[in-house]
Amino acid sequence: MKNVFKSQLSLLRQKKRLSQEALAQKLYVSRQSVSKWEHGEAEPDIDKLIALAEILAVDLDFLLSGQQSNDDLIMQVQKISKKFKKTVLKDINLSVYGRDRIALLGANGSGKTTIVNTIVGLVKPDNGQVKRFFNPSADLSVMPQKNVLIESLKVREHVTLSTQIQRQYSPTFVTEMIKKFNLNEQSQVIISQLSGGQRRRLALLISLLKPAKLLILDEPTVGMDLESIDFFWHYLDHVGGSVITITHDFNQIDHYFTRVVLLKDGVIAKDESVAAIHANNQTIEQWYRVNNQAVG
Ligand SMILES: Nc1ncnc2c1ncn2[C@@H]1O[C@H](COP(=O)(O)OP(=O)(O)OP(=O)(O)O)[C@@H](O)[C@H]1O
Repeated sequence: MKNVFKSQLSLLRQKKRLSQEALAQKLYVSRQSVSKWEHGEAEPDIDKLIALAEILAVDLDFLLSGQQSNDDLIMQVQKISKKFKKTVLKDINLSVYGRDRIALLGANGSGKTTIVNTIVGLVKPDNGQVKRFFNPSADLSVMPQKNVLIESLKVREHVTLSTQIQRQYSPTFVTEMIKKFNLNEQSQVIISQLSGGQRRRLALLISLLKPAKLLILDEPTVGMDLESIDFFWHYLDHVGGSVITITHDFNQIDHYFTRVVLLKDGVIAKDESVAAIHANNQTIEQWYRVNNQAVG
């Protein structure tokens, strides 16, 4: 347990933005104790473990092993295959649990968007099935790779329309969201006149209007400036539910994700917890470089 636990603790503590000192105070232990746990030099007793799981808002199993239990399963991709001109996906299995933050990785053309489109229902698999333990029309939000914005609307009109469709409409909410996503100055601008980064921010805003059990984002930060990228990852950290994100933004995966899934040659070559990778003293980028070359 020790190896994964120590990284899992450090990862979850940082995600909660707690210092070692602040966590120690909550547990009535010294900062040194927390430091020792995170370095694998000591382990907390069971009472402290239970308290830790509560403070970090995770199951004990997840805290100890980085693995989630089947009770928490929200979706299962079962033996999915898909062929276009050539086979893109071969017998893919993927289980998604509540609170999962999955980074879906793989080279260009490895099939990441195809998996996501299969989950969403935009691509029909040749074989296999997707089992969703939630209501897709209410609990699934998607930000696709390609913009699906209505070009002739103004920004505020589009947000208003989307909130009305999703039964979330109130003028104050629309104003707040536009402000939060830093689109105030563009509120009355026609969408066809927005920059690429502004469009991505608007698409993201729309995908985050309703609380979803599963949020799927396909390369969300492409074309965004640094400030918007920081804003995005920070915002994502506060979203409830599970998240699957296709991203090449390696600097951020270490901080914001709990799981990485590597797609290679049509199969899931690796599916690992970020904590387990950190326990091996690897960053996700190092792990990706090794595995994307070596496996297959
Ligand atoms: N509708 C389609 N018709 C024909 N071929 C397709 C279709 N959609 C995807 N493909 C092919 O399937 C393969 C995987 O595409 P996909 O978009 O899933 O990859 P990806 O991993 O998301 O790539 P990228 O990182 O470049 O976005 C590619 O060779 C692509 O050309």
